Amino acid sequence: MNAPTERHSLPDSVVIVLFGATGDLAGRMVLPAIHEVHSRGLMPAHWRLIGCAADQLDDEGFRDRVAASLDGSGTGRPADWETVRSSLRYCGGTFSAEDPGNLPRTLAEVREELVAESGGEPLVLHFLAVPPVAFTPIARGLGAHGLADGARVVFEKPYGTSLESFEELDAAVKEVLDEEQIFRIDHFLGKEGVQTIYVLRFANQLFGSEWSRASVDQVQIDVPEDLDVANRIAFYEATGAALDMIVTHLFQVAGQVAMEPPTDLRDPASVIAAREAVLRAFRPLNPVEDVVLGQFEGYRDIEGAAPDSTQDTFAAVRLWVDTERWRGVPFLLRTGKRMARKTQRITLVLKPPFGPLADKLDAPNTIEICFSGDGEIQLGITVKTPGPDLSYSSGKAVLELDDVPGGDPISPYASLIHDALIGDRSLYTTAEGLRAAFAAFAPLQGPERPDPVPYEPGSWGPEEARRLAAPHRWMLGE
Ligand SMILES: NC(=O)C1=CN([C@@H]2O[C@H](COP(=O)(O)OP(=O)(O)OC[C@H]3O[C@@H](n4cnc5c(N)ncnc54)[C@H](OP(=O)(O)O)[C@@H]3O)[C@@H](O)[C@H]2O)C=CC1
Ligand SMILES: O=C1O[C@H](COP(=O)(O)O)[C@@H](O)[C@H](O)[C@H]1O
Repeated sequence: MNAPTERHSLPDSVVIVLFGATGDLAGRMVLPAIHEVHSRGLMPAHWRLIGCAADQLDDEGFRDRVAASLDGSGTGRPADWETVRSSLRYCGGTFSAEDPGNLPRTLAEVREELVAESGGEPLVLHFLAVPPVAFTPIARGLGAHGLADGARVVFEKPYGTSLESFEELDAAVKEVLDEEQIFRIDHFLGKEGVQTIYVLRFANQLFGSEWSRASVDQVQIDVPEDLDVANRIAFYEATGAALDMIVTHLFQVAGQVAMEPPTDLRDPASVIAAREAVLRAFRPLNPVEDVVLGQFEGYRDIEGAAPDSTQDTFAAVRLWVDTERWRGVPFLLRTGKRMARKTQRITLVLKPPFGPLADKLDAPNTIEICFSGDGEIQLGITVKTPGPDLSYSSGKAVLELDDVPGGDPISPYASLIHDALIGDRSLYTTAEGLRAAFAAFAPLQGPERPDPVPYEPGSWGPEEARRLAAPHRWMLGE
């Protein structure tokens, strides 16, 4: 999240049109994030939110639902709830190119109110928290009814499920919107721990000087989850772990780790260019040598799963980044459901030292960035074991980001929504970047895709994945 700059500043007023306002994502993530942006004073002075979905609710019915979502999400309602409540409107029914329903009228009314309050035209931010099949019809509807002009549009993931479907979707969306109007969300890029990578690296010679193949043996980006998939089985049967997590989230995190220094961290174009350049350097995956897929035992017994399903619930891949900085350094990405624990961590495993202690140490030095929750930096170092003898102990030096003086961690969705409000796309994926990510992932969607290996629920996944991390091991566990 960048601070507003001259080029990126908060508008005086905004209308957020939330498509999919009655859905799970809207209730659990988007509405609480809008509350957070508002409560932190990061919203424009004058704002309204129009919820859209098929259900025929009136404004009061929608306001009650938002209250219930906020209560249920743990954030509670904002201190000025009665004012916020009156900023919420609802527009039920259909919306498409053929049938605009009530949205143009509702939006015109709200616009008029905001012009009267603030004296200027409001920004219109459409947020598409809807299934991907609705992206194109809604985009076409926005175009057909004149609701796209000057607007910004946030698209949820997945924005495409293959290189081909991505190209098809993007071409349809671009008939209506320019790239600068499109905000493709990947909430991993909004996490505090992921955003801190730049600063850790570029503000500290200690890290910046080590950030290359000269010092790094391998990079691990590890996102095990203990979650089940029973409540999302239809989505999971259609998607699987690799497509759900690797191509979208973990490739983008790898891009943040591997990019060359942007010329200006406050200039989104320069940050985006650096990330896109490194994504283009991702070598297409080799499914035979560099990928292990897994499926937890019992998955096929879940109601809704095919009895012979070959869907993956675990994926470990070895990615090669063909830049001079990272030549020969494997980027190991791992994720899965029903694994031993839930955490999210980047580990740079450093080469062993030269000199008298070469070959004498049990554990490599590590630079670790934990990006779950508020984020944490850990350094794996070796010291003399305190005592009379000369022996060595490995330990961790830890900095929790919420302990940083003046720090007040922001949630990923709130951070990204604020960026969309100020027009900063640095932490949003671009067409060029996603195209490169899908191209690198494509071999895993072809005939060489390996069959998933069974693994025990509560474990670290199939043992086969160990070979990818050799000569080291998966640092979180295996
Ligand atoms: N839930 C989550 O944790 C996450 C979800 N996402 C993404 O967010 C998006 C929404 O997911 P989620 O909220 O879980 O889904 P839900 O099924 O819970 O909600 C979908 C919402 O979209 C509306 N909707 C459904 N079909 C259409 C359509 N064809 N046209 C217009 N509106 C439609 C629904 O209302 P109605 O049908 O009544 O109009 C509902 O309000 C998806 O793209 C998903 O991949 C991403 C990350 C996490
Ligand atoms: O997008 C997704 O992300 C979640 C993990 O999100 P987080 O907020 O816990 O970091 C993942 O469980 C889900 O499968 C995926 O669709």
